Amino acid sequence: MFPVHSAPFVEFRDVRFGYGERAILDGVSFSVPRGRVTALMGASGGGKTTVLRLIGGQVRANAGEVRFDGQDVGRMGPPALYAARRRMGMLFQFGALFTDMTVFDNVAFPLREHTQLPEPLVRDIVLMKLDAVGLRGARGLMPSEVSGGMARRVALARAIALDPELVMYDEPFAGLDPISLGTSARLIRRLNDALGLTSVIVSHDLDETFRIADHVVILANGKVAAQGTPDEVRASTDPLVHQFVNAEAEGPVRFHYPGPTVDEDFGHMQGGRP
Ligand SMILES: Nc1ncnc2c1ncn2[C@@H]1O[C@H](COP(=O)(O)OP(=O)(O)OP(=O)(O)O)[C@@H](O)[C@H]1O
Repeated sequence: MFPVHSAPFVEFRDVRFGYGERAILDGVSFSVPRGRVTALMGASGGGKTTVLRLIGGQVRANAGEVRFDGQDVGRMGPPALYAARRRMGMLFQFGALFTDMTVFDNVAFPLREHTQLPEPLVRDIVLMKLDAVGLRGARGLMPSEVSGGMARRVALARAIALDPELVMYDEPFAGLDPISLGTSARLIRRLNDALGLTSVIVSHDLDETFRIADHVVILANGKVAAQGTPDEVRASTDPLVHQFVNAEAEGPVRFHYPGPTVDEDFGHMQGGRP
C-alpha cells in the first residue's frame, strides 16, 4: 500500500500563550494527525487544557499559529469560528449532564439547540448515538440513576450528537474505577475508528492512554518535550520525558508553580520571629 499523504487536522506552529504575564506555552509546535487518536500529556498545570481552548478558539495565541484543518483559528472572525466549532466536540472532565433531563434529552439537547431537525429524526439520531456507547436501553433514566462511568458515556454520546470531526476529551478517565476506565478508553478508540473521527485526549493515565493512542505529545515547562508513537515516546532518552513516562517525582519537570523563592517567603522567619 502506498502511504497516503494527509495534512495534519490540527497543527500548532511555534505557539506562545500566557494568561497575563506568565508564559504557559513558550513556542509549542506539534501536529494532530487526521483520523488518529492523539494523547496530550504532561505535568499538572502544564497547559494541556489551554491547548484545547486554543484549538476551540476560546483563547487566542499571543504568537504563532493554531491551525484547524488548514485555517488559523486565531485569525477567524465570529462566523468562521462558529463554523469551526460546529465541527468539534468537546468532552470535559466529569462532562456534566443536565440533572433535570433524561439521558435521552441530554443527548437530544445539542440537536434541538443547533438544528431544525424534525423530532422523529432527532429520536433516531439520539438512539444511534446512545447505541454507539452501549446505552440505548438507558434512554429513559435520569442522570441520578446512572453510574459515574455510564454518565461519562452519556456525555460522550452528547459530544458526538452533531457528528463532529474532531473530538477533544479533557481527562475522560478522571475518577473512574479501573474497569470503567478500560471500557471508556476502548470506547474512545472504537468510536474514533468507527465514526472516522480525529480524537485528542488530555489524560494523566499513562498506561491506558498509551494503550489506545496512535500519537503522543508531551508538554513540559512550556514546550513539547516529545512527540511520536507511544513506543517512540517511551524509548526517549530525554530526561524530562523519562521522568514523565516513569512517573518519577524527581527530575527536570517543575513541581512548584512559579512564585517567590523560599527565601523571599520565609527568610524573615530565620531570626526566630515571624
Ligand atoms: N483562565 C485562567 N486565567 C489565569 N490562569 C489560568 C487560567 N486557566 C489556567 N490558568 C493557568 O494556566 C496554567 C495551565 O493551565 P491548564 O489548565 O492549561 O493546565 P493543565 O496542563 O491542563 O493542568 P491539569 O493537568 O492540572 O489539568 C496553570 O498554571 C493555570 O493556573
